[in-house]
Amino acid sequence: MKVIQTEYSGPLYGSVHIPGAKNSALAILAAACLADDIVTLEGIPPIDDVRVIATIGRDIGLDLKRVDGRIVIDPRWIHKAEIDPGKASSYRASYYFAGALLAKFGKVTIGYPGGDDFVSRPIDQHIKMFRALGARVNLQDDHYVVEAAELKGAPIYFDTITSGATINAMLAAVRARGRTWLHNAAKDPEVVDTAAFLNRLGARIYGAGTEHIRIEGVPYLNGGSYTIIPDRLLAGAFLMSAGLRGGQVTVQDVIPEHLGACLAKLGEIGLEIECGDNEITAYGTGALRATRVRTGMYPGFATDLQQPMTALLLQARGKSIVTDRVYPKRFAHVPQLRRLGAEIELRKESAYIRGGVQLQGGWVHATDVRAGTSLILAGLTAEGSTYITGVEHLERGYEDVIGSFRSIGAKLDMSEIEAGEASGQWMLPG
Ligand SMILES: CC(=O)N[C@H]1[C@@H](OP(=O)(O)OP(=O)(O)OC[C@H]2O[C@@H](n3ccc(=O)[nH]c3=O)[C@H](O)[C@@H]2O)O[C@H](CO)[C@@H](O)[C@@H]1O
Ligand SMILES: C=C(OP(=O)(O)O)C(=O)O
Repeated sequence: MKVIQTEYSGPLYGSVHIPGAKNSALAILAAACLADDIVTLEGIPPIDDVRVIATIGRDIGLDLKRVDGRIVIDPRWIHKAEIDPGKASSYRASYYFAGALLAKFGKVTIGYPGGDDFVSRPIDQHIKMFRALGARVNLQDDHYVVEAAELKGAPIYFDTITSGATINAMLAAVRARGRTWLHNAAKDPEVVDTAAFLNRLGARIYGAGTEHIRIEGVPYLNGGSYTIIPDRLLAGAFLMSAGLRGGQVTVQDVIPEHLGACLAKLGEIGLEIECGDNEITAYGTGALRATRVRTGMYPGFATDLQQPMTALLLQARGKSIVTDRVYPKRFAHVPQLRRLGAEIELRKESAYIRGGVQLQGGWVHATDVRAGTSLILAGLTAEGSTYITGVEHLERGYEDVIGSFRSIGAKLDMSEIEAGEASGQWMLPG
């Protein structure tokens, strides 16, 4: 079993290259199934979720290989649209295979999406969207079946703003007959990226990045090359690390506009931010100010940055409140931070933080990707050693989390231990 060990680290200094965005990569790899020729993708990070997609690809005849850092995909030999339920449930974005394979195959059998556990992650808007386009959705115990002899464009209104269902609707509608409107669509950069990729292949998607997206169905899609956007969520977490002890961290190869809310909030609590064309530097200038953060769908403050922000606000003397309206139960990191001595109370959809308390090392468990980042940031400020288990969650989304943090001077390492070695630690008071 893997364990990350962190040690108290002083101010962090240095630059980190930001790889391609996990959430774009997962959408665009599935979207490539819609093409009728070879697709080459640049910037796809070598993370565990991508490795699962490669094994799904092998099962269905999607030829996918890494050549000189690029992913080359040949979708012409896909021979079935039945996705192994276990594989589909081992990550979140498997639902994109339903949207991407439906127009070509008329029937997709697939397991329910997995991914990070925030207690409730409904897919009702995906189902509503499929039905609006003329498909039947049949929900079984461990899988569901989406079926349509022909997909027909339609107006679709999302009852809530969802990036997943917006992307999935674009995938399903791009080869449907006629026009589809998506109203109350998500505006996330990953939505825009997926639309730009599909348009590169000859799709006709208009308005991505606004709340109304129009899709004119096309009968086929060409092959082509595309570079995905950098990971704004990784970038945000590294910028936050500059505030822990007053350092200076530059994230390179990013699109600063994608981080608007995060940068504004870091400025509010006392970091200085300098943006170049494709890099951002955060300067920790001393004491941090406590604040109030409310997550929202893009361009709001990202829910995926809520956990690292909570760890940073432990360093801001005074009371901070972090509210997650997107996933009101996304607080599994809080009991773990408490094990390190953090004073945080949970009430409804909010964490009430009393910052400025010195953390002490201990054993903690990462329950999901961003909870893991939060625990690393906290561990770097704790006295003594902190041991983080649940590393597999981090590896779903991070390529080289240890190397990247080390390159800015953080003291941390990863090792293998016997499972029994960790289990005794959970008997300690939480
Ligand atoms: C693989 C991927 O891209 N994951 C991201 C994606 O997840 P995911 O695509 O699952 O999240 P959504 O954008 O769909 O969810 C946004 C909100 O809509 C709600 N909702 C969603 C779908 C649905 O059918 N019904 C419904 O009510 C959700 O409960 C949530 O409150 O966006 C989340 C919100 O930015 C991020 O935290 C995840 O990192
Ligand atoms: C929630 C996340 O991932 P997923 O949607 O893949 O579970 C995340 O990346 O923070």
